[in-house]
Amino acid sequence: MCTSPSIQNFSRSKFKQWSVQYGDVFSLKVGRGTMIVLNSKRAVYELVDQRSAIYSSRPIDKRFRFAMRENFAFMDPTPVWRVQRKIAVRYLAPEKLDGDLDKVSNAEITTLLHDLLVSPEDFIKHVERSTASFTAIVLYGQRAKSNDDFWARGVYEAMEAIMHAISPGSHLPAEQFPIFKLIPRRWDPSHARAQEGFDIPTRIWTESRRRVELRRSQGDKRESLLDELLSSEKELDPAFQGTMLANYLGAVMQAAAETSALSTKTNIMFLATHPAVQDKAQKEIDAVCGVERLPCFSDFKDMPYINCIIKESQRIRPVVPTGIPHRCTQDNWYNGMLIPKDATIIIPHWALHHSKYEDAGTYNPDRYLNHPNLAWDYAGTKDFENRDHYNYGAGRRICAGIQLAERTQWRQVARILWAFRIEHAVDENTGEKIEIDLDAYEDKMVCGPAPFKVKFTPRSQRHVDLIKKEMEDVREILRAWE
Ligand code: HEM
Repeated sequence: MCTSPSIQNFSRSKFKQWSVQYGDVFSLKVGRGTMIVLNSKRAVYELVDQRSAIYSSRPIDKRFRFAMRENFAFMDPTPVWRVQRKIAVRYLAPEKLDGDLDKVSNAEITTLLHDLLVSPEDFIKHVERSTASFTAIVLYGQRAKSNDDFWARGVYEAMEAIMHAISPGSHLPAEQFPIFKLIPRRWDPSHARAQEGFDIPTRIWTESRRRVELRRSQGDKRESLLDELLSSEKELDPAFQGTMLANYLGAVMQAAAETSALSTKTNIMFLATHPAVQDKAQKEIDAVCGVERLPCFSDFKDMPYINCIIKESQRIRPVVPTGIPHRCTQDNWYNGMLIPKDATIIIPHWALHHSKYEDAGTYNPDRYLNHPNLAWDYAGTKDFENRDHYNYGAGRRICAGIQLAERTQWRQVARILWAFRIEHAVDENTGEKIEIDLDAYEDKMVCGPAPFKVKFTPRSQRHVDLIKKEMEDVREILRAWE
């Protein structure tokens, strides 16, 4: 047990360092609060998975809760949370995603490839547009034609306001050190940030709902989650009163779009710096698709290496490095250790992914050759030592969009690799290659690589021609969502 570290120190690698010093499961006293860190596959399984009835609440942090009060990802497991989560999980189930939505997702990724042909230097914007647009189709029945489009921009604006309000260091730990509560509001800018963390997303998601209602009032009803909820008058349910329906959809949109885009950026960054991995993946893709067609998710079993690439990027650079904290709601014992009621439970994704491998810092997708399934199949099973990674959390709060997230990343990586070689960008003036710093990551709760440059080179003219032809073919599919 170690006591009183600074709250600022809870970075990804600190948890690994402390676990070497204090053991895989250790507690931190932060003022009068207790934080339990579970840097152990067994402990995550035995506590968060198996005792999920008491390990599924979120920490009591008034500022955090104030900003996130209508976001079900941060609610305690109340009846409202249960209703909202159930609807999301049902709507994002594999049957739906592999049915009609499959061709829409492919169409958005074909658009991504086309954008990469036209302006490869803007690849980050293209990835962001593509993921936001597909998520907006699923949730709102609306797509983003460009980066400036409301349906692409909104989610990133909302996320920025939220990250400002809740990321480590954004507010004083008043729950742990009550003395901070005495600081007048006007001297503590975190109050205003928390207010904006609620107001800005609420404004964006209320406007989203207004736009969908306007479309529907003109007789254009579509297949989307919001369309379905509006048709079934879910609004009358206590889970959706006032601004809650708008913020519910917004919460899913926020959880979905940026996380998926950040993952793809990490994949691009590691692929650019590991040409041998591209060689291996492209050999596999070429054997299945040749230059006759683009990869589809139905190729999943025939292209196992793409899945390995995705798992390895999630292991080496998890999108939520310190996890989204849980809270346990009863005193309970674990291996002789009292875990007190209301302790914050940390599943330290980055530390878990970097503690158990001798070569944890080496990017090596081959380590997943014996993990041929999607992440969901390894989560929560008795065979916890064989779990692939913790990128999506654990227990009852495990990512509600895990099936969609896995499919989007698979399609994006498979199709990008089918089409392009990704290489270091070259400095126009010096002719030297521009180095990529694989450790330059943002310091936020949900984070991705700092801006970096790469070069996308189409693999052949036949690849270019097929992308252009497919783009023509999918325009009609996409127009239905504009
Ligand atoms: C690579 C992409 C993604 C990553 C890394 C990711 C990661 C996570 C993590 C770590 C959590 C918290 C789990 C916990 O508390 O233990 C979470 C929760 C959640 N995610 Fe994801 N996610 C991704 C994509 C998505 C997508 C595409 C959607 C929806 C379409 C989504 C919807 C949600 C929701 C609604 C929650 C809250 C669940 C709850 O609190 O009950 N996520 N995600």
